[in-house]
Amino acid sequence: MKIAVVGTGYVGLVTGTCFAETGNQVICVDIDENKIGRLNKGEIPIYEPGLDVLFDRNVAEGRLKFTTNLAEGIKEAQIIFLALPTPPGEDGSADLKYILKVADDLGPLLERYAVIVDKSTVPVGTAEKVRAAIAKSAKVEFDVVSNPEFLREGVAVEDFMKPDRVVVGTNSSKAQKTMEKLYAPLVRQGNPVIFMDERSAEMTKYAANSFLAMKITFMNEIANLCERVGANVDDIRRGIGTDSRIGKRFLFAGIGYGGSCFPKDVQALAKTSRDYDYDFRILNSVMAVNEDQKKRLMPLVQDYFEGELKDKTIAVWGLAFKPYTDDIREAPALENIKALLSAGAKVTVYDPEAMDNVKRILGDQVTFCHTPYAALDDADALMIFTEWPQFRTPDFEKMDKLMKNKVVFDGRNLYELDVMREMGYTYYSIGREAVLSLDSEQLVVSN
Ligand SMILES: NC(=O)c1ccc[n+]([C@@H]2O[C@H](COP(=O)([O-])OP(=O)(O)OC[C@H]3O[C@@H](n4cnc5c(N)ncnc54)[C@H](O)[C@@H]3O)[C@@H](O)[C@H]2O)c1
Ligand SMILES: O=c1ccn([C@@H]2O[C@H](COP(=O)(O)OP(=O)(O)O[C@H]3O[C@H](CO)[C@@H](O)[C@H](O)[C@H]3O)[C@@H](O)[C@H]2O)c(=O)[nH]1
Repeated sequence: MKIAVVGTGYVGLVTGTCFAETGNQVICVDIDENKIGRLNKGEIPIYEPGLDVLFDRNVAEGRLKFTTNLAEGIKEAQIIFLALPTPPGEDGSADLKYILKVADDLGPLLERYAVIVDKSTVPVGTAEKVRAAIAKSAKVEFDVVSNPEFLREGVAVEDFMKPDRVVVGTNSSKAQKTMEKLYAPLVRQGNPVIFMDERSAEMTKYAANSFLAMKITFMNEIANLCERVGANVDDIRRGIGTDSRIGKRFLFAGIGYGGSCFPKDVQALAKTSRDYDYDFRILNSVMAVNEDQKKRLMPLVQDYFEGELKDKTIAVWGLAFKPYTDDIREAPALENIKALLSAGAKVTVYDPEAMDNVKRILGDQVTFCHTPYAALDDADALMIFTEWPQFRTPDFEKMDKLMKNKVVFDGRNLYELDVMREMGYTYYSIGREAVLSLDSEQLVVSN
C-alpha cells in the first residue's frame, strides 16, 4: 500500500520504517528541514536500537522516502498517518494545534479517498475535530480513524513489529478493511487487531498509560512504606508479581516515572475528567506521588552531607529517562541535577547516549565525562538515575580508588544490599531498608 506519515519524530519514524519493512511504499513528511535533510543523507536523528538495520534496508530498496512537502508526500497515499506532537498545554490538556493545522492543510490537498489515521495520543473527540477540519475544504471522500500507538522507546521496533495488540477506532467498514490489510503482517503472531469506536480507541491509550503509571506509583508508595516498616520492596515485587492477576512487569520501584508519555498523558486524562465534571481521584494522587518520588533521594544526600553540599562533587550515572534511549524528556536526573547545582554542588555526569541532549540544556554547568569512571574521579558521592546495563556490574574496586567517599545514592535499586555492605559502601536505595530515624521530610536509611 502507499502510505504517508506526517510527523517524523519518534513515532513517525518507527511507524514509517516498520510499514516499509512490511512491503509498503512509505513517504515520511516533516516540517523540520534539518531532520529531513539528515534522513535523506541516511542519518537517523534518534537513538533507537534495531531501527538502523530496517531503515537502511528500506531506504536502499526505495520503499522509504522523506520530504518536507506535504502535498508531495500525501499525493498518492491510501493511508495518511498523523504522528504529530501533542504536548501538554498550561492546563494539562493535550495541545492539538499541530494535528489540527495539518488537518486544515490536508483538506484541499486530498485528490482521492484516503484513510487519515490519528497515531498521536489524543483526547476523546479528536477524530471528530480532525474530520471536521478536513471536511471544511476536502472535495473527495475520506475517513478518519484512531489508531493509538503503544510502543516503548528503547524497544520500539520490537513493540511495533510484534504488538501485544493493535487498537483501531472506526465506524467505517471501508476504513476497517484498509487497516486490517495494513496490519495483517504484524499480527500473524496471534495478537489481535481490536476494532472499536473511535472515542473508545482514544480513551484506551490514556487508560493504558495511566494504568501503568499508577502501577509504578503504587510500588513507589509500597517502597516508601517499606522504609518505615523495615521491609524490602524487591521481595514484595517478587511476592506479588508472581500472581498472574498482578503480573511481573512495571512493578519496579524507583526514582519516579518520566519520559515523553506517562507524565503528559496522566495529566491529560485528569484534564479530560475535569472537563466532564468527573474528579478522577486516583490520577491526582498518581501525579502528586510521582512528583515527590522524583525528589526522593535529595533529602538523603542533604542529610548525609549535613546540609553542606557546597563544593562537594557529586557524580551522576544516567541522564536518559530510561535505558536504551537518548530521550531526556521529564527525566528525573535533570530535576535532581538542578537541585544539586542550586545547593552549590559540582556535578560530573555520564550517560552512554543522552549527554548531547543534556548539553543543550545545561551547557557547561556540569562536567560531561566519557566513561562512568571518569565521572567518579574525586567524587564525594555517586547518584544513579538510569539503569543502563553497564552500571549493573561496575568495577567496585576501581570505583573505590577513584571516589573520595564510598557513598552511593541509587534511584534504580541496582545493587545487592549485603554485597554493598560487605564492600564497605554506604548505600542508599529505594524501599529496601528500615529507617533508623524518621523525620517525615528527612529520612535517614540504615546501611
Ligand atoms: N515517543 C513515544 O514513545 C510515543 C509512543 C506512543 C505514542 N506517542 C505519541 O505520538 C505522538 C508523537 O510523539 P513523538 O514522540 O513521535 O513526537 P516528536 O516530538 O518526537 O515528533 C513529532 C514530529 O512532528 C513534526 N511536526 C510538527 N508539526 C508538523 C507539521 N505541521 N508537519 C509535519 N511535521 C510536523 C516535528 O517536527 C517532529 O519531528 C505524541 O502524541 C505522543 O504522545 C509517543
Ligand atoms: O517498573 C517500572 C517500569 C517503568 N518505570 C519508569 O516509567 C517510565 C516509562 O517507562 P516505559 O513505559 O518503559 O517507557 P515509554 O517509552 O515512556 O513508554 C510508555 O509510553 C509510551 C508513549 O505513550 C507508550 O506507547 C508505552 O506503551 C508506555 O510504556 C520510565 O521513566 C521508567 O523508568 C518504572 O519506574 N518502573
